[in-house]
Amino acid sequence: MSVVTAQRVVKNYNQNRMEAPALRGIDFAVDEGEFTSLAGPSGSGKTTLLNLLGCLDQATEGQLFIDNVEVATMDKIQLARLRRDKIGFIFQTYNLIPVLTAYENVELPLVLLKKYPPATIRERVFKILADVGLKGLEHRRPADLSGGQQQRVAIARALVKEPKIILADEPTANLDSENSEAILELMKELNQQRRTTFIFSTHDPLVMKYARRLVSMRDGRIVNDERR
Ligand SMILES: Nc1ncnc2c1ncn2[C@@H]1O[C@H](COP(=O)(O)OP(=O)(O)OP(=O)(O)O)[C@@H](O)[C@H]1O
Repeated sequence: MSVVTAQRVVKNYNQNRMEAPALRGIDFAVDEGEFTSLAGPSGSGKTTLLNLLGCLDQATEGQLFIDNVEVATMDKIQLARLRRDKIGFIFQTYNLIPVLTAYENVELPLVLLKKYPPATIRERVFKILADVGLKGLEHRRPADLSGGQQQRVAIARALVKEPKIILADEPTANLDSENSEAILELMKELNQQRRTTFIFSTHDPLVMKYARRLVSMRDGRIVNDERR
C-alpha cells in the first residue's frame, strides 16, 4: 500500500515570472517500507519534491496524498499534526534550534508528541544520540559542534519519534564514509524492523547502494525508476 502518492505534480516557485518550473509533472508512489533514493543533477527538483512530500510547501498543480489523505484538503493545523505524527524530516541545512543543546533539539519532537513519560523520553534521546555517534556531546549547542555532528543531531531528531515516513535531504552530505555507513545501517535497521518508509535525496553513491529503489530526476521530471 502506498504511503505517499504524487499525481501530475507541478511546482512553479514564481508564477508571475517566466521561470522554468521546478517540477514538471511528477507521478510517483512510494509503498510502505520502501527505501528510496532520489538522484539527479543539482537543480533537478529533488529538494522541491521532498519539501512537497513533507508538507512544507504546496504544489502548484496536481495532487499529493500522504497516508491516503489528500494534502490539499488539510488545513494548517491538520498539516502540522500530520508532520508531527507521521513524518521525520532531515533538512539539508539541518534547521537545528541554536539556543538548544543537541539533547534538547532531539527531545523536542518527543515532547511535542505528548505520548511518552519523561523517563522514556530521556532514555530514547540518549539512546538515539549514542546510536548516531554523539555520546558525550549531548549538552553542546549546534555552534559548538562540527557540520557532520550537527547533521547527526538532525538525523537523531528525525529518527527519535520513529515516524512512519522519513524524508532526508542529502543526509550524508557532511559525513565521512564511516559515519555515513553507521547512519545508513541504523536507517536500514529501522526500515526492516518497523517498516519505516525512507525517501532520500542524494548525490552519495553509498546512499544509492543502500537504496532498494532508485528514482532519477532531471529538469523537474522522473526519468528513471528502478527497484532492486
Ligand atoms: N525557493 C525557491 N525559489 C525559487 N526557485 C527555487 C527555489 N528552490 C528551488 N528553486 C529552483 O527550482 C529548481 C529545483 O531545485 P531543487 O532545489 O529542488 O533541486 P535539487 O535537485 O534538490 O538540487 P540540489 O541537488 O542542488 O539540492 C531549480 O531550478 C532551483 O533553482
